[in-house]
Amino acid sequence: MSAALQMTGVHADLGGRPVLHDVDLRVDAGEFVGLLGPNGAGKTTLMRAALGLIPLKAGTVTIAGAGPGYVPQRHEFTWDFPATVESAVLSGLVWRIGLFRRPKVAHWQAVWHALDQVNLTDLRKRPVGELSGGQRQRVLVARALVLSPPVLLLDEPFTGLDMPAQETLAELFTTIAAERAVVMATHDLTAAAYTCDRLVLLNRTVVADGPAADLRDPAIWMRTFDVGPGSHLLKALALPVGG
Ligand SMILES: Nc1ncnc2c1ncn2[C@@H]1O[C@H](COP(=O)(O)OP(=O)(O)OP(=O)(O)O)[C@@H](O)[C@H]1O
Repeated sequence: MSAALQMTGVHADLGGRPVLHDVDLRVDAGEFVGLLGPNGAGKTTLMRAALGLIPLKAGTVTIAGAGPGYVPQRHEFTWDFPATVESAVLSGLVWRIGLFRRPKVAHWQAVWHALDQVNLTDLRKRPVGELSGGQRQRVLVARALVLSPPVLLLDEPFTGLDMPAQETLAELFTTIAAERAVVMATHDLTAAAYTCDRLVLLNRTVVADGPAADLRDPAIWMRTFDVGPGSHLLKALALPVGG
């Protein structure tokens, strides 16, 4: 089976400084992968490299089908405009429709299907500015799903959301990952350990990659997060401390 996303030997610099170093990552359809690492580890840069938004210094990125869907961090999106939920989702199709062309019935059908997948059909006529944080996150997911991408990239989707909203989203991502590849960058280590099929620990390069149950060695977490054996992080993950 060919991979939904394959990165091989990827090196990337930003502002003349190396950020990604020899990154290898393969994600198949049906996999929900958590991308974990400290601030500045290169998680967003890895996603931007996968999207073809930054030049690679070396290596290759291969994506199946029409390319990835991307859910940026919520604060990167403008929410104070009067657009409705359905027109915000339609904006995910702009490059396909053309900026000044009228959307066709098929485009609206794709929008409604995406809204149905994220359970926002009832709110489709509401202005996005009136939504809660969790509902806004689902609008962004629908906007990324509207092109039916084989790969969905999620950049810190849980930030600022309460537990019930996080759990609703985590369930949604698990459902989406049943037939697509989903890669989620997150600082929520426990949520990732519970919900993802596989964790990729990143600090400029891939330090470890596997199901949470196989990543029990505290050394790989200490290396990834630059912390010592007394760190709360190890206790929170219930890893053997002080070893
Ligand atoms: N446009 C840029 N020019 C120069 N350096 C940049 C640029 N964008 C990011 N960087 C640097 O690249 C490194 C990786 O950043 P990136 O945003 O990918 O990390 P991250 O793992 O997503 O971090 P966070 O968890 O804080 O979101 C950081 O050291 C950052 O300062």
